[in-house]
Order: sequence, then C-alpha cells, then structure tokens
Amino acid sequence: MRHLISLTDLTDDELYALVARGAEFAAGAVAEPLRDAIVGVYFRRTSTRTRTAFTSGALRLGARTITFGPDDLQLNTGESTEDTGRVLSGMLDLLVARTADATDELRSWAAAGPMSVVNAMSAEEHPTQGLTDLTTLHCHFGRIEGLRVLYVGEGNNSAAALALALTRYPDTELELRTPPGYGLAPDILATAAEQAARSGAKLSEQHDMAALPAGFDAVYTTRWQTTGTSKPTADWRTVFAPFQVTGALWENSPEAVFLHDLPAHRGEEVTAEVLDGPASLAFTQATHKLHSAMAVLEWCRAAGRP
Ligand SMILES: NC(=O)OP(=O)(O)O
Repeated sequence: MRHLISLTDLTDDELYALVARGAEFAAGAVAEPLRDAIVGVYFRRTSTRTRTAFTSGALRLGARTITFGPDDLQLNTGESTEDTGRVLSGMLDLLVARTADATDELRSWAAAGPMSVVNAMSAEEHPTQGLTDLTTLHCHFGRIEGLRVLYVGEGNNSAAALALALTRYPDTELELRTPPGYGLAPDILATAAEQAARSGAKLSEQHDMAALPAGFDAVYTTRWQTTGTSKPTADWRTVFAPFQVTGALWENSPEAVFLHDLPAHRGEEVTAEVLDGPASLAFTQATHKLHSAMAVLEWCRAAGRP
C-alpha cells in the first residue's frame, strides 16, 4: 500500500511526479482511477480547503466517500487507535485524516491493513499543503528548479512541508524568517538541510527581518494561529508583529508572487493590499489543493487494493 504521511516517505521521483500530475489535473486532465473505491474522510480539526479538496477530488476520480466528523468515531469513547485501524482498513480503500496531533496515529492506521492513509495535516507536517504549494509554483513558473522563495512567519506544519518539498529540487533557495521561539522544528530543519546538501538547494533560517536579500520569486506566509495549536506565551503578538508581510517586501523583489496557505487574517500576518493585490496567487493556490489532492489519491490507488 502507498501512504502519504510525511513528504519524507516519498522518493525524489515520486515527489516530482506528484507535483507534475497536480499540474496536469490543473490543466484539465480527466481520469477515474478510483472507480469502485471507498474513501474515508476523517477530520478531527476544522478545515475548509483540505477536506473539500479531498472529498471533491475523490468524487471526481470516481470514488465514493464516507465523512467522519470529530465526534463520530468510537475513538472518542475509548476505542483504541489500533482497533480503529483494524476495523477501518477492512472496509475502506483509503483514509484521508486530519488529526493535528502527532503522526503516530496515522502510522498505526497505515500499518493496520490494506488501506492507504493520507495525512491531511498533523502536528508535525502538512504534506499535501507542500504538494499544493509546489504545484502552484510549477503551474505559474513552468518549473521549480532555481526558484528562490522567502517564507515569513511561524515555522509551523505548512512551513515544515514547504521546507521538506522545496529542498528536493536542485538550485532552489528557501529563506525562512521565523519569529524567535517559533522556528522550524529542529528535526525538520536538519532533514531539510540534508536534502538541500544532496540536491544543491540553499536553505537558511533567521529570526528577524534584517538584511533581506533581493530578487525572490515568491514570498510565502501563513496564519499566525496554526489550526489545533496555541501559543505558550501571552505576548506572542508582539513577537510576531515585525513578521507581517506588507507591500514593502516587494521593493527588493518586484517580480515576486505571493503565496499563503490560508485561511488568511488581513491585518495580522499579511496586509489586505498584498493578499488581494496583483502579486497574490493565494486563491489560485487554494484551488490547486484540489488538483494535488487528486494526484495524491490517484498515486495511492495505483498501488492499492484491486
Ligand atoms: N491550508 C489549509 O490546510 O486549509 P484548511 O485548514 O481550510 O484545510
């Protein structure tokens, strides 16, 4: 069975193929590889984009779907993760799950039986967001190699996925500017750095906005309050304030596009002028969640239960 729990589960070629396939779906490719498949969609945390993308994507690819809300499964009354996986894997071909907790639970379900498991966002990583982001860059620039991306904001699960995805591509550059105390998790940073050393990408993280290089191809930010998390300190807004993305960032990168994983909060992490301005691809990026979800579902099904 194929699972997508972390982008590190993918080979370079699998990652490149998923991004390229997402772009093909964006260009109008039609396929029904999930005909006769049953896809479970279990979201324990709120979602507008990812849940809709995977449900719509599964239906478009010919599947039927079963949706579980946060209070629906007997996990809530004490049934074990392992027993839940044994039961679901006997009935579903594929499970798309957002837990916002550690990925251990997803790995347990992946090991339970013949059911592919897709991580629709966990505490550590948001892998399908990373695929969406690269599909968006691929569709806009026609390539990913050589692109220079500035990421401004919390080193959250979307930032982790971006770092784990982009550093697989030769000659790319990812400059992270994260608030002090809110950087990328050390293990993610180390893995991304290893990948960059292998691919020839550049990766750096700094905890201020000083001395920004010029000429980025894309500026990316994310919401300040990541789904399913809370901030450990009361004064976090003071720490985050210098990291708001404003039009001033375009003085040194006039050609840069703007990316945002959404939901957005105008006046917090980004100004309305940027989010709704001519450089913004944020809502195109949201639409590409559907296309990359279709690529992931198709890829899982290609090695799945007949
Ligand atoms: N970016 C993202 O994952 O959006 P949702 O939380 O709405 O799914």
